[in-house]
Amino acid sequence: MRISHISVSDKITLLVYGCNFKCKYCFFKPQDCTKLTTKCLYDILSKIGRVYNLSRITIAGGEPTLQEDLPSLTKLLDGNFYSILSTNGSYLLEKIDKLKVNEVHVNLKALDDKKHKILTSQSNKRVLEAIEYLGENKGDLNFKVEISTVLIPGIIGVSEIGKIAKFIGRWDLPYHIIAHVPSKLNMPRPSKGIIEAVKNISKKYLSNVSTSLEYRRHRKGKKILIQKKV
Ligand SMILES: C[S@@+](CC[C@H](N)C(=O)[O-])C[C@H]1O[C@@H](n2cnc3c(N)ncnc32)[C@H](O)[C@@H]1O
Ligand code: SF4
Repeated sequence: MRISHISVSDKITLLVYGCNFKCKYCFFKPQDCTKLTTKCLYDILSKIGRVYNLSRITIAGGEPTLQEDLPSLTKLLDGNFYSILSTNGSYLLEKIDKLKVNEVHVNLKALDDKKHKILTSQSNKRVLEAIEYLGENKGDLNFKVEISTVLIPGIIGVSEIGKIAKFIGRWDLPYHIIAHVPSKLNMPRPSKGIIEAVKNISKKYLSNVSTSLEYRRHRKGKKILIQKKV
């Protein structure tokens, strides 16, 4: 597997190297790419888990579903860690039957494909297909699902998030609204008032809506760089 680094906070976050999107606002800053076998990576994660007394792991990046050996890593983690896959959704359907995770979080950047292309350089067609699959098979999945969107007032604001909530409202999937953290894109953090307004609009269509005000899904942690190359 191609790894950028590992971060430790209230959980372990594995940040894989490489992504097929080029999101204009992305705060991920990749380190050098290190290639590890899944067994070697699992041993490193287990050791970190023991040292920091942590058993939750988020697999993010970068885009984890681009890694061919993601399913075999999730099999090793299964039963030993509570694992969450954080994905842009574009290659999720190719891997979904082979994954052994506890939760899948799909981040939908925009419902409007023009906006999506401007923001990410790619169409959202495959992302929407993946969400549709998760919705249609909601009762039969052996992992929890969450859809999320980054709120960037003026770009992805009340109107776009309302449309996303209506779309995922067809299946009443849990929805998390992420407040934009200024990084590459020179746009401010949304105010508490805007976050609450967007939450209230989403609640018209969905029974389970949360925001970064209650919990930050991707928080900064202690960075651990991996030296070993195979
Ligand atoms: C860095 S991405 C990695 C996983 C996957 N590629 C994805 O997009 O979901 C993890 C999460 O961070 C979010 N994110 C990226 N840049 C952000 C920013 N500047 N502010 C807030 N959230 C951001 C993404 O939208 C995504 O939900
Ligand atoms: S898909 Fe995820 S990792 Fe890739 S550029 Fe977008 S936010 Fe960053």
